[in-house]
Amino acid sequence: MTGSEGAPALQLRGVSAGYRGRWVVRDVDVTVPCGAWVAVIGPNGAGKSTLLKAAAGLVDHTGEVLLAGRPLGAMGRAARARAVGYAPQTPELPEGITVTDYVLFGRTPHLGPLARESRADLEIVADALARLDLADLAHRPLRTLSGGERQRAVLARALAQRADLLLLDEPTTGLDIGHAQALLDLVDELRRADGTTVVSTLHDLTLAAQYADELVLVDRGAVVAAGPPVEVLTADLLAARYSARVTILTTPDGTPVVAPVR
Ligand SMILES: Nc1ncnc2c1ncn2[C@@H]1O[C@H](COP(=O)(O)OP(=O)(O)OP(=O)(O)O)[C@@H](O)[C@H]1O
Repeated sequence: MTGSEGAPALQLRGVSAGYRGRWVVRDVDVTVPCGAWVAVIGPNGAGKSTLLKAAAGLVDHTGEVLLAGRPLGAMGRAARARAVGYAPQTPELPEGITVTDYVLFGRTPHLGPLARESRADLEIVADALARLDLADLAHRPLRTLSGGERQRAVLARALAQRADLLLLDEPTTGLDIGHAQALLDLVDELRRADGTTVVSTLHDLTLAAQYADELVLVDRGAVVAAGPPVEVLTADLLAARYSARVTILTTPDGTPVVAPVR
């Protein structure tokens, strides 16, 4: 079943979310158009990860979460997993499996009743591994990977899901600058080639400005600013929300660069 024609990829309407009845995100409205990249930024503990988990249906929440116009609550587990690929910030990595097996989990929502992967599933997994520069590690036990390699394996699993909406929680944590750029370039390529919609949290505000069309600044569980990077990344706003001393530089193409000031 497809979503409503022309509906945004993701809509949060009056969403409050949290843990054991304590809301840590309150009354949030966010609309993400199809094919857009929205970066959720904000200080530690602001509620960024919780917001992503609410969009994936992984935490208690009230309000409306719509995926391509369809209420998340009305979708079964498999339909949800086909619609949303979620890469957590600190994933639980199972013991005793190879990188390939782990990335194959991304195909689980697509498997038929016999739950056997097809040649097409294996090709999709091989493609995700190759794109993330993991082909040489395909048969290594997952637990033996370095931090950055694991991070890429987690993204490979989300990519193998081939969902229309990717929710990426701090996808560049632990990656060196080259691998961080390669990973974000790859996500951007997917977005352009397949029309995938991306919502990511990102602590690196300069990278967020370079890759996202729109930034959503969350502080203490509420959206306090949203818009194009040039509008959100102002020294005053960052001082107020992060208690940070920064100056905003601009690259020749007009993208803001957030530079800390001692
Ligand atoms: N599983 C949980 N149980 C209870 N409280 C939680 C849980 N996960 C997060 N919290 C609390 O919810 C609040 C928001 O956390 P969240 O992880 O969403 O913030 P964040 O903006 O992603 O932070 P960071 O930038 O540090 O990753 C914090 O106060 C945190 O302690």
